[in-house]
Amino acid sequence: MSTSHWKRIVIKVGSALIAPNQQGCSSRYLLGIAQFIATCRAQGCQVVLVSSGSVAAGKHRFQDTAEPSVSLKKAMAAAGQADMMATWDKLFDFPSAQLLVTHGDLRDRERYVSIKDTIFTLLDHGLLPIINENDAVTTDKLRVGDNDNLSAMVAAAADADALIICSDVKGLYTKNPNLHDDAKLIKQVSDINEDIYAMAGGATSSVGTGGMRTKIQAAEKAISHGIETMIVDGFDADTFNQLLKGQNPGTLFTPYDEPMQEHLHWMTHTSQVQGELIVENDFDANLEEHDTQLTSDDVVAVKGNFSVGDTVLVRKGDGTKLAKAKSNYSSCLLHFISDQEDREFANNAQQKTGPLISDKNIAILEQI
Ligand SMILES: Nc1ncnc2c1ncn2[C@@H]1O[C@H](COP(=O)(O)OP(=O)(O)O)[C@@H](O)[C@H]1O
Ligand SMILES: N[C@@H](CCC(=O)OP(=O)(O)O)C(=O)O
Repeated sequence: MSTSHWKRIVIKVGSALIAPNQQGCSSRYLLGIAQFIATCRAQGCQVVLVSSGSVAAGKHRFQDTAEPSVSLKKAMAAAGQADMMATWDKLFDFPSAQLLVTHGDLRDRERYVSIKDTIFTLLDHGLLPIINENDAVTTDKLRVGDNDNLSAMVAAAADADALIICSDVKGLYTKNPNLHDDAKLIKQVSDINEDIYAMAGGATSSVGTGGMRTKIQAAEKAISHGIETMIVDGFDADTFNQLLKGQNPGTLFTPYDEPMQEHLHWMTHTSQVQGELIVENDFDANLEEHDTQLTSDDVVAVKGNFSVGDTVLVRKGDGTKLAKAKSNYSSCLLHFISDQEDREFANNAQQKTGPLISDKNIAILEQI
């Protein structure tokens, strides 16, 4: 790894760094990160910042926050977001811009492309995009839920070379270092497998969301897009000196040699399944090559309510997942076609609408 080779990076900053004592924002730990961002920019590297901390920053404005309800958390986010932005803004001598998104935005291809466009336009004009989830408006159905996964989706959208996740620990340990004295830091991970997930626990601080588990999920998303990913200690100012020297101060996740294409990556990691097309257990066509041949006759059941253009999961009756794909049919139309006793009518209807799923919008899943 070498910072001088990066053209574009995403830096994610966790809540504990923004509001370390939960009495509003503090620039104590942000100064080193801000200097690192300024140095990267001076070296010609574009930077996107994904900043957590709106909830932690807004907490002190409310009473009875020990176990906040969802409504209270949303209100805290609304109260803390402006404070968090203002704290960052004071540390930069270049302009920044706020972008608040939800999973509802990212999984809709049109809005995703629009978000990409805004990020690139801001970068081209020398502004620093500062991105957070729009917590104040999200619901369970709409939220990403943690900024680790959000930062990986942003890194893919920004076509970044690296994703640096700044947390309150040095990196991934063999077990949670806050609970186990004998935990050992893992310097490099080249294969994210079940053993790696087994090491990663949840958050133990009162402000963090997701802990190490969501950071591993984020790393998996990012490296499959060819994005070098690091988890580093944002509390330690030396972290950023080491990064600038090309050293690895935490845990480095090495990217895939052959990254997924952008569209396929979005389909696999960002789009959300709205329904299912269930095929026979002995269905053995290669959907990638023969996707145009998937007809309503292959489909034994349609689950969920979806519209034309929504993402559907194609799976076998025994549960084997075959592909995520964009549906060219609504669930209503598919039910209507399969209910027709007159097969000629059904075939004509299908011939007019074309294949069930589109060959340009399909992600083949490992058979799980
Ligand atoms: N194997 C592990 N290695 C390191 N940290 C771990 C591990 N398992 C769980 N954790 C927890 O993950 C926390 C970091 O995640 P989180 O609290 O969500 O921070 P952030 O706000 O930076 O996202 C650590 O403070 C630690 O308590
Ligand atoms: N969007 C939330 C942060 C969610 C989150 O993932 O927090 P963290 O684990 O501290 O990165 C906020 O701004 O408070």
